[in-house]
Amino acid sequence: MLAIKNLCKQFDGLKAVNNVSIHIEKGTTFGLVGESGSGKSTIGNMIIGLLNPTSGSIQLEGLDLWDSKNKFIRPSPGKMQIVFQDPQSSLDSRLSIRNIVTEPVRALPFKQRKEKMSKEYLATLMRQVGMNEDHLERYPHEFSGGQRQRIAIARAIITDPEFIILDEPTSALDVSVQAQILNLLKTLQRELNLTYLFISHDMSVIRYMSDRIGVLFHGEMVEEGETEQIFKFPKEQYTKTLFASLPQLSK
Ligand SMILES: Nc1ncnc2c1ncn2[C@@H]1O[C@H](COP(=O)(O)OP(=O)(O)OP(=O)(O)O)[C@@H](O)[C@H]1O
Repeated sequence: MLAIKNLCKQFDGLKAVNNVSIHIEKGTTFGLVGESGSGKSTIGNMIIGLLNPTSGSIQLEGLDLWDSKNKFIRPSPGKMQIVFQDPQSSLDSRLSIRNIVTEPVRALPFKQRKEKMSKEYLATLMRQVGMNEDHLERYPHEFSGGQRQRIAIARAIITDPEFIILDEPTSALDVSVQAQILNLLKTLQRELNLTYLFISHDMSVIRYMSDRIGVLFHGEMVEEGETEQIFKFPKEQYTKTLFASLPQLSK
């Protein structure tokens, strides 16, 4: 689904992302973990077209997202979506939930747009994320952080995406609410055959969510592989250090 090869991003003298390669199979979750400043968001931003790579390639289903002139080639409308960390600031407080959730639909062809705006479709969509139809007429400030993240997820899945970047989607939430959102994301992945790139600095969240993980350190992928393999037998000293700084995990 997503293939990143030898990706680099340099800011002046700083190698924020250095020769990173990632392969994500359809229907799976790849967890990208690393401390603050390790380059996680920079990679996410190059995938969604906000930052151009210094070198390397990113392919979505075999198609390059950056052309030879380093221009971003937008994938077909809605195919790729992103959910950000902070549902407080990522939802426009002046817009009703209906307007927020249906905003990405504007990019879709007319027939799909009509279907997605229908009462029946929106009621089903809201239920799918654990909300209900009545919530559509309300505004973001009327909801809790967890509910706002459910709304952000509804906005992400309304276009029938195949690939979603989840950029610290639960980091701003209480632990009990975190678990609910993580389980919702897992259920949706199963039901909709979604592929996730899950960005987090939280090792226990990454372990719970990911089939494979990559550990970033100063822009470099120091370790990459099947999640349980890395958790049980970390090879790199840096990965061991990350684990050592964690409270004891139970899984
Ligand atoms: N637009 C920019 N201009 C200059 N330097 C940048 C820019 N964006 C990021 N950086 C630098 O690149 C490095 C990687 O940053 P990035 O935000 O990707 O890390 P991160 O792992 O996502 O961190 P966090 O978990 O705090 O979001 C950092 O040293 C950061 O200061």
